[in-house]
Amino acid sequence: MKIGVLSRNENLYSTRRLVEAAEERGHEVKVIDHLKCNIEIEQSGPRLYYDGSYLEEFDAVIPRIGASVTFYGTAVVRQFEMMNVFTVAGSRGIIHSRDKLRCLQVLSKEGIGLPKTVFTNYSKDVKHVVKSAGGAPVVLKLLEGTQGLGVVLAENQNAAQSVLEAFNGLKARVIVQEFIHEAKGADIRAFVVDGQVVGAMKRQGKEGEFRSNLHRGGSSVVIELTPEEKATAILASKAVGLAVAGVDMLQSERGPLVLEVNSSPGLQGIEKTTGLDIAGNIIEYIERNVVTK
Ligand SMILES: Nc1ncnc2c1ncn2[C@@H]1O[C@H](COP(=O)(O)OP(=O)(O)OP(=O)(O)O)[C@@H](O)[C@H]1O
Ligand SMILES: [Mg+2]
Ligand SMILES: [Mg+2]
Repeated sequence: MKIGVLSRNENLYSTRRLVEAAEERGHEVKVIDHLKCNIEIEQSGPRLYYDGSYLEEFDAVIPRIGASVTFYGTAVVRQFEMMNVFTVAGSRGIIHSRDKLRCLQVLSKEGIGLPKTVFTNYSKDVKHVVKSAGGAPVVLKLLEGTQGLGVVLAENQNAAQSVLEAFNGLKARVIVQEFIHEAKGADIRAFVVDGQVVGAMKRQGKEGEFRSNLHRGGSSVVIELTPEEKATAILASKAVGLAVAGVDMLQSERGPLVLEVNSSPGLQGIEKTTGLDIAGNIIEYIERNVVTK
């Protein structure tokens, strides 16, 4: 099979592992920098021009699209879709996952557990917004933040008001969310491939930090998920339309609550924590779905 990994940097752990896992299974792999692809559209069919020639005869692509290049990255993924190339993450799924508000809207329609979340365009009524989100403390989040940046805990009404005003002044869009204190600064990352949880870890924020992101100094351990947690992660990935996804959940008194579904989940944290070959699972998912000519 001929597989393309859409990645801006072939030295990244996730990119290297996907290339390695594909080669181990006898496939031809090429790392393609999606930002260097030209999209060509005409009556005779869609094409992609890259590095001096046209991309041809790819059976599948694995998009690893960074949050800062969602627009161009998903346009390239869509072009591959138009060229009938199998993609591990569809352009629609990536777009759904990128914006926390859109993602939570899609999840709530399926009745999936979530921290109560409020979004407003009318920021003068902070009192009501905070009350609707369960009262202070509340969590404020930039819609397109990652790695825990742009996620703030407002301990009281006044703090919530000043943070909202600051974000609004910067024309940044934020959601206001119920703070789940029982999570105790930890969350669960469930890695879903093809309707199954293939690996899971619990991440704990460093001392005095409510955000558990590894990039913010958190640490991770392997965790055995409950059947309810597994079912929630699988349902969330389906709702968003992603066969491969990193689903982040909080453990709460009312069961697992989904925070977000990531479409290009990092492999380093999950593989190093669990010792599992997650990259191999992704390649095998492609093998099950692509009939080579
Ligand atoms: N409502 C909440 N209640 C308690 N803790 C929360 C809440 N929302 C987020 N957190 C904590 O903050 C962390 C970062 O939040 P979130 O995952 O929404 O942001 P992110 O920046 O998109 O992270 P990622 O890099 O995983 O995409 C979570 O992993 C969790 O530990
Ligand atoms: Mg995220
Ligand atoms: Mg997260």
